[in-house]
Amino acid sequence: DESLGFSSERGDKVIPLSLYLILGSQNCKYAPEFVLQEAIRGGVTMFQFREKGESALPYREKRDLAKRLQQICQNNDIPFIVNDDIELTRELNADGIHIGQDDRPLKDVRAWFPDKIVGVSAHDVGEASKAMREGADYLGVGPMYHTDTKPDIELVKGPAVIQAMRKSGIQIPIVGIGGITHANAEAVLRAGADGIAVISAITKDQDPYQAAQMFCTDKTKRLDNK
Ligand SMILES: Nc1nc(C(F)(F)F)ncc1COP(=O)(O)OP(=O)(O)O
Ligand SMILES: [Mg+2]
Repeated sequence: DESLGFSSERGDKVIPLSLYLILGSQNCKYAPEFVLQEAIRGGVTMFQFREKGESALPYREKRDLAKRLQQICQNNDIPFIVNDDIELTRELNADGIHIGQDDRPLKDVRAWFPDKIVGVSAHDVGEASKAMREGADYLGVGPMYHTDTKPDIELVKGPAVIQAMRKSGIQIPIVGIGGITHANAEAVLRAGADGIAVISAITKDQDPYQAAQMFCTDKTKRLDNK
């Protein structure tokens, strides 16, 4: 969405994937608004609203929470992405949507949202190249490590799957996801990811500002001695 400056001069979108926070009310130790605000202050560059699972809020509360979180993102010029939910994406005019292999097909989603950021989950090279061919703006690749956040996770792949994707010519932005912590984030970036997506490492921390900040300082430290 040009008005928010995500399009580079070449006209394609600039997608700030380096520290991508994902959360819903069910992931948070404190109020989601507080966690998001603090995590942005700590260096989060992109946000996905993911309200999912048996304790997920009913639609009206989900929408109202999404609006409050979207406002925080807009105040900080951070892209606001919705997980799965086509209707919510449209109702809020979100900056983008993230879909998995079992959600609506990318072709349909792209037809509905030609100018929004559309992210796709990919677990292997085949899924990644199909999504790239069909016009995904970025790939969420994982699970990198074991996670308790998503009960229906696929087999843990490790960062090597990102290396394989890069080797096979996947050029579009990739963010690693799944059990990423301060201790194991480096391997994901070294494998060729443009950023890391986190839920619990920030939402379950007693200091979300500190938790976000540690990912950023770690990263810059690593880039210095790369
Ligand atoms: N939500 C996600 N966000 C990302 C992102 F790239 F944004 F980091 N990557 C992967 C997923 C997982 O997406 P999906 O496989 O549909 O499962 P769920 O809908 O339960 O999240
Ligand atoms: Mg999904």
